[in-house]
Order: sequence, then structure tokens, then C-alpha cells
Amino acid sequence: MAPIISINSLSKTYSNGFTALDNVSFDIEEGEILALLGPNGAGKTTLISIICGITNPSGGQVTVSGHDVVTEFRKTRGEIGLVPQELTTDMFETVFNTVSFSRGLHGKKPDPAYIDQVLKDLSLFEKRDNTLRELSGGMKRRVLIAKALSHQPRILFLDEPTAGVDVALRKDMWQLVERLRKTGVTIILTTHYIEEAQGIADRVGIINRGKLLLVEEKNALMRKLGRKQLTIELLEPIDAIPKSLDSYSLTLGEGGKELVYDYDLGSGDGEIARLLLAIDSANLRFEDVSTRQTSLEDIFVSLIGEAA
Ligand SMILES: Nc1ncnc2c1ncn2[C@@H]1O[C@H](COP(=O)(O)OP(=O)(O)OP(=O)(O)O)[C@@H](O)[C@H]1O
Repeated sequence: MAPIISINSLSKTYSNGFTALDNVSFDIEEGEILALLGPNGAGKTTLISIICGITNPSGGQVTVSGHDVVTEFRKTRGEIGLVPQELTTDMFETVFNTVSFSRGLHGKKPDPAYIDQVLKDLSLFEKRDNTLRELSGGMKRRVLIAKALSHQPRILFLDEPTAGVDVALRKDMWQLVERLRKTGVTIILTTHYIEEAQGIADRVGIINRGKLLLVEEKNALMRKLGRKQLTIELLEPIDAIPKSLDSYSLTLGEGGKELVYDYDLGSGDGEIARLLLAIDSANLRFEDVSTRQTSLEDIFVSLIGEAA
């Protein structure tokens, strides 16, 4: 199946000479949830803005459903809903009118029943006749999402949708993303909450200083770069790891009271049992054993660190 979005050798240098994107290429498949991760200033918003036709690229090309985002802007923009980081809209307008107007901007016929459904889905229905300035910050965020969905887009961009929102709204947001996924909407989100990306994304792309470091299926990424750590809490502290344990890559932590063993997720069976037996044979007594698996966050931090 042809990708819904195709990004080829995309570069962006702003008028002040700053290069925010440097030769970025990748495809986005229809119906997937892609999380774009990267530190502040990495180029995520620039990338989204180019795909949405808000910013022009300096080089390269982006197509949405086979149409060029620059030369066929009207066609491509109609397929996309964008939830920006900030609300820029008329604060004296009502919720319903704001969302309905947004639909009209995309050249779609009015559909009050659909707009009401979107408001219900976002728990905004009770506020449909309130003006935006009467809403809380979290509710204004919901309006941004309602606006982005007003014209029934096939692709939804969420630019840091949960930054600074409360737990309830965050939960609602991810439930909505799940529901939209079921209807076949392609979702691209940027987030600083990496554990959220880990929970919800099918694929993860990591951007740093305008370069795409990787884009990969989340589970494959976790398998490839994920490691496990076994911590053995000793009853008595030791000064050094006994020689007989040299064949295991152990480190000594917590004032000599912890032996830490790093291993691959794919390590063979019996490896840990052998280690525990070897520890016992070395006359070390332990009171507890715990394991921890590398999170997407660990992988992210180590990749960004390497690229710095
Ligand atoms: N209009 C502009 N003119 C000059 N430089 C810009 C402009 N817009 C963005 N930049 C710079 O481009 C870089 C990438 O910015 P961008 O907003 O794309 O990053 P981001 O990954 O979305 O960051 P954040 O996570 O902080 O939102 C930053 O260094 C930013 O200062």
C-alpha cells in the first residue's frame, strides 16, 4: 500500500540562516500512530508545519496521498487536522461556532450533528454555547482538538497535546486517539511524555538537531535496543566483586550492597539461574532480587546523548 505521507530529503533553513531540518526522509503509513520524539528545538514543529503547508521547505518534497503539499496545498490540507500547541482564535466566539467555522474553512458543508458528536466525544457539549474566554485552559485545549476534527480529516497531527494538561484530560485525549485509530485515522503526535509514546505509538521517530536519528516500529526498537537489569541486594556489603564472577558483566552499586547485572532481552535461558548459583558459590548471601527493563525513555536518552 502506498504511504499516506511521503517525506523526501526534506530540509528547512529559516531566513536567519538556522537549519531546523536537514535532509529528512521517511514514510507514514495509513492508519498508524507515529510518535515523534526529540528535545526542545529538535525540529518537530517545523516538520509538522511543512507537512501541513504552513511553512515552506527549503529543499526536498512532501506528498500527502500522492499530492505535493506546496503545489497542491488545498487538496493536502483538506486531508489533515492539526492540533497546534497554542490556541489562536476569537475568544468571544462560542465553542460550537468556532468548531463549525473551522469546518467551513476547509470547504465542507455545515454538519451540526457531526460537530455536536465531536463536542460530546471531547466532553465539551455542555459548553457548546459558552464563549472561549469562559473556558478553562484544559477545555480550550479540547476546543483545539474539536477544531482539528471538524472537517473529518484522514490524518491528525497532535503537537504536544498533553503538555501542561491535567491527568483527566490526558486520559480523555488518549482514549480519543484510540477511538480515532479504530476509525482508520492516521495519527502523528509529538510528546515529551515518552512513556505515553511507549504506550500508544505503533512506530517511533526520533529527531535531534534537525536530523532524523531513527524511525522504527516501537516493539522492534524495544527488542533491539532494550536491555534488562537484574539487581541483587546483598545481605552484607562487599569491597570488590569476587574473581569467580568475572565472566558475568556485573557492577557493584549502593555502597557495595548491590550487584547489578545488565543483559540483553534475548539472553538465553538459564543464564540468571547460573549467575545466582555462582553468587551462592562465592559465599555471598542476598536478601532480594529485582529486575528492570529499559524503557523507551532510556533508549531515547542514550540515542540523543550519542548524537550530541
Ligand atoms: N521562524 C523561525 N525562524 C528562525 N528559527 C526558527 C523559526 N521557527 C523555529 N526556529 C528554530 O528552529 C528550531 C526547531 O524548532 P521547532 O519549533 O521545529 O522545534 P521542536 O522540535 O518543535 O521544539 P519543541 O519541542 O520545543 O516544540 C529551533 O531552534 C527554533 O528556534
